[in-house]
Amino acid sequence: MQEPTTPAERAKFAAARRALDYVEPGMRLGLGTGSTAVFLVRLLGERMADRDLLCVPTSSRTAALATECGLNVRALEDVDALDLTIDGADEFDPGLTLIKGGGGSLLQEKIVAAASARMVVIADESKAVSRLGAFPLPVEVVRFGWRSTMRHIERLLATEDVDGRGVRRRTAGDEPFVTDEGHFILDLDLGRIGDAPGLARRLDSLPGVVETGLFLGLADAAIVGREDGGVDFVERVSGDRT
Ligand SMILES: O=C(CO)[C@H](O)[C@H](O)COP(=O)(O)O
Repeated sequence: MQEPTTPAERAKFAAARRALDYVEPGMRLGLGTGSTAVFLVRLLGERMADRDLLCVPTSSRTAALATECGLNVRALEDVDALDLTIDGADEFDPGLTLIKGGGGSLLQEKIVAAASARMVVIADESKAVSRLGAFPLPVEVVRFGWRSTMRHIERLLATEDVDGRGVRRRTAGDEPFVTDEGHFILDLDLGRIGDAPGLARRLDSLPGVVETGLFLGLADAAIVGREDGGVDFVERVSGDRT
């Protein structure tokens, strides 16, 4: 496997490598999406492909990579439940509420995490924040009437406890970004999110919204890679998985 070269890559690699300690033979494992998850999938392929793992990817990109790495890949529909999901994050706060979806796979990532007995986040130090919101919040919306959905979101944000209220449709080059499930993503420039559970609930209630990138009560622990190659751990202290 190509060795990490930049300090940020070293930190992501360190987190991914330590996550292997959580993987046991015979596990049914959810595989995340993003550059940190790429390190995880490659490491799993190199070191654990022979351990009878059953791997459920959270995106077409991760599925292709996991197959290339020799892992036993299955669709979530073909697996009753998962033991563990290991995935990256764009931000996480001390209570392990996450912002995810920077890579555009938040819908599958949330479904897979919710089907798992445990979710462990792997991330570099830059993802740890005291308050969520500096990273734009991704919201997956159906394509039909997306401008109308965007206006509903803008109206909702006018009364939310946030610092910014910009909403833009994500693009890939000159084209709109389209998710694996054929939806658009709207990125919300909020700056600060004062009430993550309330905002998630209110966004979820809008017609046209499929899912938000706010992950509440899903992550059990985070492995935070440092640039010196070490890791720190954050555990969720209380609260049931939702
Ligand atoms: O949510 C995600 C993809 O939808 C990723 O996990 C998130 O964007 C983190 O990515 P990276 O590991 O590249 O920093």
